[in-house]
Formats: sequence, structure tokens, C-alpha cells
Amino acid sequence: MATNPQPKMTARNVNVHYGEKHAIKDVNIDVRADEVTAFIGPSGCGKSTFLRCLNRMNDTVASARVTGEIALDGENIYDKSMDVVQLRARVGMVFQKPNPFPKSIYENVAYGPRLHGLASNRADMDQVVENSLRRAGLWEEVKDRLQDPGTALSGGQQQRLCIARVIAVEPEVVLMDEPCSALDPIATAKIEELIGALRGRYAIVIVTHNMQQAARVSQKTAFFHLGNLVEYGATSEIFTNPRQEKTKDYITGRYG
Ligand SMILES: Nc1ncnc2c1ncn2[C@@H]1O[C@H](COP(=O)(O)OP(=O)(O)OP(=O)(O)O)[C@@H](O)[C@H]1O
Repeated sequence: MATNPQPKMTARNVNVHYGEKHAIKDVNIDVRADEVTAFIGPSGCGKSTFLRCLNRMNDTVASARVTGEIALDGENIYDKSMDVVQLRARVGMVFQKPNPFPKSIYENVAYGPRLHGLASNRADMDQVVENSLRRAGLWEEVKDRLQDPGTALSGGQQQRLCIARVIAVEPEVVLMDEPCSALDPIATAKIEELIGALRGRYAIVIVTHNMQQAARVSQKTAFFHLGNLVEYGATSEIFTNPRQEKTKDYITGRYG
């Protein structure tokens, strides 16, 4: 498979302020379409804030001010002409706590495709729902109870349902904000396996507190500290041969 040399997303001189608080400082990063990129760093370093810039989720925070440029396929996502609903379909997001809608499993997945007109009739929609659940590794577990409420599933299943809901609208990028932090080790392993299976189809960016997880699932790792992007590179390099003292201290557990 030929790889596209162009990054899927680019961030240039990105700064985020919450009122007076300078949460992200001049961050530059490229995200590639065929890779999983992990954001790591101590609590409060700005990982989630920066992740949320990538699909303009910070627009919903009144005190947040984002400057600099973030582009998707070269197009500035903060441009006035950008349709934010469309953007969030192209750059989907999975949250820390599984958050299915209080609706059936089927409806959780069908909601987005219906909103975006991706299925023309019921049979089409059935196919979209099945394909999305299959891709999310959940189909076999739920195919006989699609009308049950999504909230009746286990935590790990709910998180895979949320992933199915995101991929049902055919995104280009999937952002995951600590997707396993509320899950047990078995459910976590399933999500990690799923991330591996989805890699290549979508650009994936994952925020994680768990360094082993970053090492297992990602090809690139970005280490943030106090709002700065301290180091960014191949995951294998960051974990075995970090260039910066701060990165080394963090990955060897000297602070966190
Ligand atoms: N809505 C907000 N209003 C004001 N300050 C905020 C807001 N959200 C985050 N912050 C501050 O911005 C900084 C970065 O927070 P952020 O949640 O992005 O960090 P994080 O690295 O994801 O942390 P954690 O790993 O604990 O989730 C922190 O100092 C935090 O207190």
C-alpha cells in the first residue's frame, strides 16, 4: 500500500488560553493518516486540551481561546467557512467515560448516519449499523439484541458502541481521550486490539495516562509538559532513547 506523504492534520503555533491560564504553548505537530499517535504527559499538562483543539471541541468552553492554525488535509479547521458539525463527523471523538445515548444499540449507531444522510433506506441503514458494529468488534455480542438500550451493555461494550457510533459516519480521524481509563484490563485489551485493527483506516490520536498503552498501540508519541510539547517522535525512540531529559524522567517514572 502506498503511503500518503502528506500529514492528515497539522498544527502550527497553537496556543490555548482558558481566561488567563495559558494551557497550550506554541505547539506544532503533524498527524499522519496511517498511524496511531499517542499524547502522554503528567496530569494537567494539556493533553486533552490539545486533543480537543483537533475537532474544535474547545468551542464549547466559553473561556477557551485557541490561536494558531490547525489544518485537516491542508484546510484550516478554524476558518469561518468550516462547518463544525461536518468537521466533527470527519474528526470523531471517543471520550473517557463511555457515553451512549439513552437509546437502543441500533439507534446509537444509526443516529449519525441519519443526521448526515448516509443511508437512503432501512436496508442501507441496517448495513451501515452492522458494518460499524463489526468494525468496532461488537457485532457478535449484540446482533441478537440491537433493540436493547446501549446503556445496558458492560462498560467495555459501551465504549466499543461509542467507537461504532463514531466510525458509522466514516470519519477520517478518530480522537480518543483516555478511552480505557474507566475499563477493566480485559475490556482495555479489547479496545487496544481494536485500535490496532482500525489503524490504517483512520488516523487515530489517543490521549493516555498509561505509558505501556502508548507503547503498545502507537507509532508516534508526543510528550507534553506544562502546556509545552517537549518531544515528539517515533514511539520506539521516545520510549527507548528519548532526547529530552524531561521525557526520560517521565517515562522512567520520576514524576507523573
Ligand atoms: N475548562 C477549563 N477551564 C479552565 N482551565 C482548564 C479547563 N480545562 C482544563 N483547564 C486547565 O488547563 C490545563 C490543561 O488541562 P488538560 O485537561 O488539558 O490536561 P491533561 O493533560 O489532559 O490532564 P489530565 O491528564 O489530568 O486529564 C490544566 O491546568 C487545567 O486545569
